[in-house]
Amino acid sequence: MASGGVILSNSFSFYQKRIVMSSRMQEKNGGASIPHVLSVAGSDSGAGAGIQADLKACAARGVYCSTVITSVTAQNTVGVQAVHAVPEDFVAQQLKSVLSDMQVDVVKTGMLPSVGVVKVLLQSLTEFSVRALVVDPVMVSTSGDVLAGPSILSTFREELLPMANIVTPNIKEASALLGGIRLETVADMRNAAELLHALGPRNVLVKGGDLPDSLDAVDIFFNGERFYELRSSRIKTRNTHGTGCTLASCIAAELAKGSPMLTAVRVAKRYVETALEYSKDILIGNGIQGPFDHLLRLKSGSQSFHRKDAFNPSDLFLYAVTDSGMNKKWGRSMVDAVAAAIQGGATIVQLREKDAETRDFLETAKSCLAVCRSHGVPLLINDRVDIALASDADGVHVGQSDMPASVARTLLGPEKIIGVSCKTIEQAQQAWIGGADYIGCGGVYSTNTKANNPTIGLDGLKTVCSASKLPVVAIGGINASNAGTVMEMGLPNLKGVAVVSALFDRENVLAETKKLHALLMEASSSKIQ
Ligand SMILES: Nc1ncnc2c1ncn2[C@@H]1O[C@H](COP(=O)(O)OP(=O)(O)OP(=O)(O)O)[C@@H](O)[C@H]1O
Ligand SMILES: Cc1ncc(CO)c(N)n1
Ligand SMILES: [Mg+2]
Repeated sequence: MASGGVILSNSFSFYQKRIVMSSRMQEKNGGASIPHVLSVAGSDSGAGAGIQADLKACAARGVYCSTVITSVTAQNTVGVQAVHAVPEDFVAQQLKSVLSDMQVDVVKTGMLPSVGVVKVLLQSLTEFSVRALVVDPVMVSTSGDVLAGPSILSTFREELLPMANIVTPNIKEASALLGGIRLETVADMRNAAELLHALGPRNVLVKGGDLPDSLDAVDIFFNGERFYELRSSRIKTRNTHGTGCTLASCIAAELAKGSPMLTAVRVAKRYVETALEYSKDILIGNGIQGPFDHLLRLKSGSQSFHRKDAFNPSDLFLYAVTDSGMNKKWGRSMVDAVAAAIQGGATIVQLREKDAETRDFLETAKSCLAVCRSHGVPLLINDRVDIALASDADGVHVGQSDMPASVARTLLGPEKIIGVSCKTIEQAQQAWIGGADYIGCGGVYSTNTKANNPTIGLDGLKTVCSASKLPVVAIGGINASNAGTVMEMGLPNLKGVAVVSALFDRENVLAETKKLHALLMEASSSKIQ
């Protein structure tokens, strides 16, 4: 084995060192050490593979990733149109900038386009010690374009592989590294793993993504003692560009967190499978092999894109709060009730399910969301942040005994809508501090839907409105006979009324909503005059 700064003999010593290091850093900086992967790889302009995949994979796994760019490719889903190698001394400069300043746990290599770049890297690894080296011996893209020529093979074999804690060739790369042997079956892959191991890397993973005629996606892991056949389902998708880079980065990320090698590989394989499954239908580019979504967000992201982007306070104008009991009583489904309310003019919908089973609630939320999205009406979930997250609803409404707004905000992120029920100035201030978007203020009048809920009347509503910068929706016993009075108070941040029974404890939801909408329009236009 060549000497160098790469040490990862077993996970125990790795862990011990991390702990020592992190307590040392804490002494110095007063902060915890962050697991850190350095990716030494090429740029893919299409951002499915290369450095871009590495950054996304590490971000998805919660690990910091710094980058040394070895080459810039003009690449898309069709293929690689051009390659521009970064000068070797500039690669050296980047390595020095990162390694002299930051505590890198694991180095992961991708495209290393020349013997000179490999030498520069090996030199850096002797100067700066890291805990592990993950080598993805990138040579040919799936589109068949050459990313590192055959002249590199001997340097890979003789100098880079012996330094590696793991090497992760695909079938073509394993074959090239072994002088062009045939690799067509799982048995061939085992054989290749053993031969590659003899070149010096501590572990070998021969990836079978491109194995012809295999129903599963089979990879062979060999640690010098045992073979492991790692299988996952083979996802039927065109979006597999960058799976190799992602797998290697995820292995590096898990090692940086302190996982043993086999665990890191298993986690990485599962992660790739999950991301491919999630992304199987997304469409980016016109070529044969598309990128996938490392952060599992693009599908819901594109849906959210269609709703009005940020929260618009005027959405509170006619706020429909559902009640499954009432809808059952009148013999209609929740989705039908929501559709009728929206058709009648409801500007926002809140799903309020006090007794539903979680699974049923989630299904209802998804169905209602589809209706709401198709009309550009936001859907909020009462109380249940988990249901809001799982259904990708537009936000939640929480009461004083539910999850605090600040915690809901942390869980839901900056873009979701959060409303809080408030009766007092203090509660309104707390909602503002916690990151709420609006206040539901009431009960203004008494109501059947909330037992033992003291009313605050129009005075209480006025007090809360005047004390808060947040938009307010009035709630509690509001119906066609009193909605006008509420709105005509002319409170500038009172944006609308929230209603339950006045819409849903009625035979004709559509007609009732229309009636209330017309009345609110009239009340607010008289306010303007
Ligand atoms: N359709 C698929 N379904 C599930 N897993 C897959 C699929 N295709 C590839 N994989 C897995 O993804 C990982 C990467 O393997 P692959 O053989 O595709 O690497 P690669 O050719 O280096 O990828 P690339 O060059 O596109 O980055 C392996 O764990 C493999 O089993
Ligand atoms: C830059 C770059 N690195 C690696 C691969 C292998 O997928 C690629 N296609 N492009
Ligand atoms: Mg690859």
